[in-house]
Amino acid sequence: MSVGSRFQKYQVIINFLVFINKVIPKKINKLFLVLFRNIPTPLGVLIRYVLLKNICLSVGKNLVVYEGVVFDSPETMSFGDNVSINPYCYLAGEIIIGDNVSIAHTTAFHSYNHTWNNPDLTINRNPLYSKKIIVKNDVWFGCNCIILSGVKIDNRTVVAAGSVVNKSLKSNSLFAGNPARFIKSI
Ligand SMILES: CC(=O)SCCNC(=O)CCNC(=O)[C@H](O)C(C)(C)COP(=O)(O)OP(=O)(O)OC[C@H]1O[C@@H](n2cnc3c(N)ncnc32)[C@H](O)[C@@H]1OP(=O)(O)O
Repeated sequence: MSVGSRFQKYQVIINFLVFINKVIPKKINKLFLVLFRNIPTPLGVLIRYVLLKNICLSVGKNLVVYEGVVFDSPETMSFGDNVSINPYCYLAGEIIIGDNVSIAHTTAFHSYNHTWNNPDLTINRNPLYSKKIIVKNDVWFGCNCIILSGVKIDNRTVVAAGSVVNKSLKSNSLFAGNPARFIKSI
């Protein structure tokens, strides 16, 4: 049985755990998310689901987060239904993900960039800024992709393994490469 279908079977219990967990402040839940990051098995998936439900802007049904996934600022993220995030992905900043999105291993989303406008400061002392990443519905990211700030990825898109996405991607298409280029309609 897949983790997603087990989720459906135990939905009532899961909702109860989410409800109980609401008494714990967001900050503590964020700390727990780090502590429970590397727990494998469906138990780890369940713990991370309950924590993220109470940290993120919104989380739909069946968010499956495998071990080793790093969330930097999860309180600025939102996930739809049936989203899976495979091991060792990295998500940072303002990220809005729709329904039925599959993110394969070691893919990274970065909504932050450094500025370098103040020449009296080193680049790492110049402020960061964030531009929201938006992923619509029915999108598959192959492993080891990098998604950069401000891009919007439209419905039913495939992003091939190892792609670097620096511009928005249109729907019903396969994109691949660095930078990700249109390959074909799907
Ligand atoms: C949760 C999970 O998802 S776990 C599974 C994780 N799996 C992966 O990450 C694998 C991801 N798979 C890929 O990237 C595959 O290459 C796919 C699915 C995109 C291939 O799709 P296909 O429709 O078979 O495309 P096909 O292999 O015919 O390639 C079409 C063109 O795109 C290019 N292309 C395909 N994949 C890539 C890639 N990753 N990077 C660069 N170019 C690529 C091909 O070289 C080809 O170019 P050409 O026409 O100039 O020869």
